[in-house]
Amino acid sequence: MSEPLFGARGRVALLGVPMDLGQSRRGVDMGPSAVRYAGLQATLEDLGYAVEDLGNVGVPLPELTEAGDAGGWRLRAVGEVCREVSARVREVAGGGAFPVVLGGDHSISLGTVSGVVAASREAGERTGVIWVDAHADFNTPESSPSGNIHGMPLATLTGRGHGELVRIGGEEASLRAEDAVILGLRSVDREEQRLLTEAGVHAYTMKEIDAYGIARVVRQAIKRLSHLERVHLSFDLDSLDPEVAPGVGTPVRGGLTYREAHLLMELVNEAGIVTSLDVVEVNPILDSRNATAEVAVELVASLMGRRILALPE
Ligand SMILES: NC(=[NH2+])NCCC[C@H](N)C(=O)O
Ligand SMILES: [Mn+2]
Ligand SMILES: [Mn+2]
Repeated sequence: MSEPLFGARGRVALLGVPMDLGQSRRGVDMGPSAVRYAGLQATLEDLGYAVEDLGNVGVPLPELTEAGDAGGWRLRAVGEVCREVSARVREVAGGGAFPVVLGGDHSISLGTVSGVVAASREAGERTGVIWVDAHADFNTPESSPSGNIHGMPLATLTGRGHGELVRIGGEEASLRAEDAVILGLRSVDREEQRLLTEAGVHAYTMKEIDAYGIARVVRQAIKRLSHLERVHLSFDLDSLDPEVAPGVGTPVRGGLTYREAHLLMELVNEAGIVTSLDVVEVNPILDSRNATAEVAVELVASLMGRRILALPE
């Protein structure tokens, strides 16, 4: 077999969303730059994809806007940015390319997921989500102890949350709770836990991963979503152990090891189910020499088909 032609594996569109408005630690707006700098585009091209970088979606600066109306302003701004992200992602997915969206804090997924869902509905298909995260991000404004929107996107996508944000993708909620699985969970707020259980989102916590091994857990998660035509993978870098990925705003001890995270990505790739991706919460200010962005790029490579043994036959 000869080397794949350029783009033989398909088309990938990169979109950056330098948004830090969903939480209060500064620096996560630099995530898209850090991941690009770590070589994402070249890595994907090396795997045989035709990659187009669509640049960044514009995000207002908190310094220039916040005066007077702190909370309400942020909420509206997150809504506006996510509507724009949603429209861009819908176009990309509708055109048959694989969207890779770079955050930004996890509130950007309101845009990414609603966009891929809109495209899949146009095609008469249903989308599920694999949410890889230390957190459930299933708070509502009432349940959240912090008020931070990045702790709410998964709940919001299932129709629970701020009125301004639940309808980003249109009239209906983007997701059914049973079409989402969480992997790597180890930090859930009290009320959030109740909401999550009531909604019926299936969460695989670190306990299951420790007890049964990442491979078994990932295969089960994949099986749960196998009735769906499309699957979005939302990858929060804080799912990894902070020793592997220190550059995140809300680190939690006891996370995925480097190899567990890779095996997760490799198994998901083998299953061939994922049709879109976002990579969120990379915060270069908190990072150590861009290590977290570099790990992010390596993990994307595993998800997109990099093999340890890949000599042409
Ligand atoms: N995407 C994240 N890193 N989310 C962290 C959320 C932390 C906490 N549960 C909160 O709601 O404030
Ligand atoms: Mn998250
Ligand atoms: Mn998280």
